Amino acid sequence: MPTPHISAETGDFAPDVLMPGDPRRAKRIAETVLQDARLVTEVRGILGYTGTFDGRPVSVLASGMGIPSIAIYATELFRFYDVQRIIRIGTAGGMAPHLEVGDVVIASGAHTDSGISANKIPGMHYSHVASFGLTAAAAAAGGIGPGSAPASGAGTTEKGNGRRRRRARTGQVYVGTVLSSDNFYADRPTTMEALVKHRTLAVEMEAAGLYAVADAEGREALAICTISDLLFKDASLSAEERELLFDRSVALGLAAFADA
Ligand SMILES: O=P(O)(O)O[C@H]1O[C@H](CO)[C@@H](O)[C@H]1O
Ligand SMILES: O=c1cc[nH]c(=O)[nH]1
Repeated sequence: MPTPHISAETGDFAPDVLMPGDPRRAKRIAETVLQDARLVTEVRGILGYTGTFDGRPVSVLASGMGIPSIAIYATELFRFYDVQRIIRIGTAGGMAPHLEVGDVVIASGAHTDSGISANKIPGMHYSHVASFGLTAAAAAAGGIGPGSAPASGAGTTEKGNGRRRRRARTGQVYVGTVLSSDNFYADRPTTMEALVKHRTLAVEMEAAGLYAVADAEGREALAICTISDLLFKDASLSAEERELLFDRSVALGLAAFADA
């Protein structure tokens, strides 16, 4: 039964869905990670596939950018396709000083400047919190257990193409809060500094909306983000590094689906 934004039929989606922002990443995950993946929707170029991983059915559907977009796709998957769990596989800008490009942030909670969910219950400041089971399983797959301290450390730098470029370490995994912002180009250093002081790790644009939709629909969600750039330092990843490290987040998401 197609919806306004998804052309798949009932039963076309698996109960577990990986959700990158970029439709090309959805295609890449389907082609390089899933087995026997078939295209199930492509309305507006938002590609969705269903296949298997280690014998378990898994789907992948892009979310587009921003909370309004991910809220549409997450609501339709949960409400009309009986999807049970969505893990956003995204990128984020590193805010905390110990983060390096290539690190992975498992977003246990999300602050937001978006009005879409913060005021959903009158008089309340809504808490945007990930599924505990998925968070714990992803953290365990990333080597984080009770009592283990988050590792910190500097990446190395090298001269590349006349530019100073920060090389990714192997990629540390952290669990903590992110900012889900409505405004990619907002210039507000004081706000960002205050968020860092309150232990916010990174900024992206969807996790809070996904968590609010999962709560409303009685389902589970998590966001796992690869740090693609640093807000307060000059740093970048090569295209190959970006894909490789992105694959790591996909692996953590698939492990969380299997183990939670
Ligand atoms: O790489 P994705 O998953 O799209 O995530 C990040 O990149 C986009 C902004 O460039 C926003 O969607 C942000 O959340
Ligand atoms: O700085 C960044 C990087 C990725 N995504 C964001 O929203 N911001």
